[in-house]
Amino acid sequence: MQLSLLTQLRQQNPVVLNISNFVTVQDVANGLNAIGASPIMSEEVAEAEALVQMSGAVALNLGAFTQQQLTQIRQTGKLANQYHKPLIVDPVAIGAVAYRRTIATQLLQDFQVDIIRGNAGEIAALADVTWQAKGIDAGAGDGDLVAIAQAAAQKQHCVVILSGPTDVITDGQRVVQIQNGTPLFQLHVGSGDMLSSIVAAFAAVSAGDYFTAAQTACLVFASAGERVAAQLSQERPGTFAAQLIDELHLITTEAVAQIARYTVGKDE
Ligand SMILES: Nc1ncnc2c1ncn2[C@@H]1O[C@H](COP(=O)(O)OP(=O)(O)OP(=O)(O)O)[C@@H](O)[C@H]1O
Ligand SMILES: Cc1ncsc1CCO
Ligand SMILES: [Mg+2]
Repeated sequence: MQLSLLTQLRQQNPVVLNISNFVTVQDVANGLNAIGASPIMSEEVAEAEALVQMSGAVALNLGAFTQQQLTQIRQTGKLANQYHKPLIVDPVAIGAVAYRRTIATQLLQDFQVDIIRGNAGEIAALADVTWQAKGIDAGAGDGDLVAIAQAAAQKQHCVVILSGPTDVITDGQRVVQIQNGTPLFQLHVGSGDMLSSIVAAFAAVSAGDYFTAAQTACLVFASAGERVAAQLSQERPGTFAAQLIDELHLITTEAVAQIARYTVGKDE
């Protein structure tokens, strides 16, 4: 864990290129902006090379792509590899939709991803573990989440974040588990998308240490949500979403350190 990455992120204000889904694009842009990164979104393959070159990291969200956009996604991923930019993929709903799973599998062969961030249903699909994913949600299953995340990381040769009540971060061998968060995240569609792009922002300032970038991003994000929830007397998804943006902007490394609950290793 390296909370100084949050300070570096705010000092460096890295450009993060996002291919977002149309549902949550504004949340992702504002989440990145609030925490201290500089978001740019694009749907045009003709500008992909210029945008990748100017970016500190690239986040590809597979939430609602069309056939046409696939060309842009594939090209942007390849360019990120070519220009050695950290590449993050969010494989939305690949556990629930066979078509998406097929496409994601192909894309992950077309370029080398550095970090994959998904919920249990999505990461189980990557690891070929049976799981009852439900739409964009994690769904239900009884597998060992740490083993599933490790299997996915080993298969894809990258860092994997399996997010949920506990976030599991692994490079295939090493494991960190973060217990911070709030169930209110599940009441705001796009919490996961926001996290994936914030992971990209941390990766941009991590000098290639993607395992540390991933865990620090997860801790900061989950802590921000937890601090907001602690101030709410009722479940208010709309208020939570607005205040989460505020808190991403205001949260300090000291505040995160004060409430951080995580374990290093496989046992919680
Ligand atoms: N029950 C929970 N308790 C605490 N934190 C949670 C809980 N569920 C999710 N989170 C947190 O929510 C954030 C988003 O992760 P989540 O797994 O919900 O993504 P997702 O399923 O892809 O979401 P979405 O599809 O809405 O984008 C993470 O920071 C995670 O730690
Ligand atoms: C609801 C929804 N549908 C496709 S993407 C998305 C946002 C969550 O990723
Ligand atoms: Mg998601």
